[in-house]
Amino acid sequence: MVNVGILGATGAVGQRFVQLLADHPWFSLTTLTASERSAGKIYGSVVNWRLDSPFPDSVNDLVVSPTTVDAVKDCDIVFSALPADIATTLESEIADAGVGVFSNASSHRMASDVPLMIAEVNPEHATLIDLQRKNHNREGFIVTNPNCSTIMLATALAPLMKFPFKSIQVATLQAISGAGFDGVPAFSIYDNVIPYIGSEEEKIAREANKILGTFDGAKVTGAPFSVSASCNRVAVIDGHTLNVWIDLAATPAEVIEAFKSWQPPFSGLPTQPAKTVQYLEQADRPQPRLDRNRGNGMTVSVGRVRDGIRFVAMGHNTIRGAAGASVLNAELLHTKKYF
Ligand SMILES: NC(=O)C1=CN([C@@H]2O[C@H](COP(=O)(O)OP(=O)(O)OC[C@H]3O[C@@H](n4cnc5c(N)ncnc54)[C@H](OP(=O)(O)O)[C@@H]3O)[C@@H](O)[C@H]2O)C=CC1
Ligand SMILES: N[C@@H](CC(=O)OP(=O)(O)O)C(=O)O
Repeated sequence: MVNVGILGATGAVGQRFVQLLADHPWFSLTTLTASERSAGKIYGSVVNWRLDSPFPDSVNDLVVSPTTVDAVKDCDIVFSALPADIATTLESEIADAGVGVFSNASSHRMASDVPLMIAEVNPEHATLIDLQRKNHNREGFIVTNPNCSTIMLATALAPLMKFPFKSIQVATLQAISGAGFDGVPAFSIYDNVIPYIGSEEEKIAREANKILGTFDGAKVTGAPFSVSASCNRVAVIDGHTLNVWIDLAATPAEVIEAFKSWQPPFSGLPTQPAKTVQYLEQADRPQPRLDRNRGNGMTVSVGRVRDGIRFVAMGHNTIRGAAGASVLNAELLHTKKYF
C-alpha cells in the first residue's frame, strides 16, 4: 500500500479527499493535517463533517497533525487542499523532502515544469515531473489540478479538439462549495446571484490554454485559442454549470457525435468513471442536482448542443473539479511508477 496524507483535511476539498481515500484499494490514509486550530485533536472530534455520505469510522481516531514538512515526511504522497497562500512555500518544501504532492491549490499551476493535469485529457504532461526533479534537484514532485471550472471546460473540450476553432466564450454558474466552507455567507447567496468570483475568469483562460496546449515532451506551448469567461456564484451546494459558446467548424450533429464517441486514453483505474464525458439528450439537462453524482461525481455531463456552437457542461466541483481529479491523477502516476 502507498502511505498518503491529506493537507487541509477538515475543509470542503479535504473532506472529499477523506471520503474518497478512507477505503481506497491502493492508498492507505495515514496522516491528516489542518491549521493550528485543529492540530493535536482527534479528527472525529474536530471535523465538522458536512458531506451527505456517512462519516468514515476508520479515520475517526486519527490525530490531526500540524501542516508541516515534518508531519508528512513518512508519507509517499500527499493530497493538498490548502489555501493557496499556505500552499506556495509548503508544497515546494514537501516535494524537496522527497514526497509527491498532488495539489488543488493554484500556487504552482502555471510553473513551466509542473504538470497541470486532468488524467484523461493531458496525461502526457506527467513527464514534466522528470524536468521538475532535475530543475529542483528533488526526489519528490508537485502535480497540480486545474481550477474546478477549468476542469469542466477543458474536459468538455477534449472531444472537440479535432475541429478547428479560435475563441471560446463561457459563462459559469458556480456552486457555493467552490468557495470553501466559510467562503460565502448564507445571507449573501440566498435568493441571489453574485456575478463575481475573484481571479476566476483569468484562471480559466490561462489554465485552459496550458492544459490543451501543444506538448513536445519538455515544454507546453499554449493552445492558440482565446477564452473569455464571465463567472457567477449561484445558490447551488455542489456542481458547476458552464454555458459555452465556441466558433467551431462543425455542425451540432458532429459535435454530439464527438461527445458520444470520445474515449480517454486509458481505462480501469479505481476512481475513473465509466464515462468521463456523458452527452445527455434531454432538452433541459445537465442540471447540478440531477447530474452531479454521475460516475460517482467524476463524470462531466454535456448537453444542449446548438448552432453557434453552443452547449452546456456541468460537473461536481469538489469531486471531478478537485479531490476526485487529484486522486485519479495519483492513480495514473502510480501505474507509471512515479512513486
Ligand atoms: N472548493 C472547491 O471546489 C475547490 C477548491 N480548490 C482549492 O483547494 C484548496 C482548499 O479549498 P477548500 O477546501 O474549498 O477550503 P476550506 O476553507 O474549506 O478548507 C481549508 C483547509 O485548510 C486548512 N487551513 C486553513 N488555514 C491553514 C493554515 N494557516 N495552516 C494549515 N492549514 C490551514 C483548514 O484547516 P482548519 O479547519 O483547521 O482551519 C482546512 O482544512 C484551496 O486552495 C482552493 O482554492 C480547488 C478547486 C476546487
Ligand atoms: N474559485 C473556485 C474554487 C477554487 O478554489 O478555485 P482555485 O483553486 O482556482 O482558486 C470556486 O469558487 O468555485
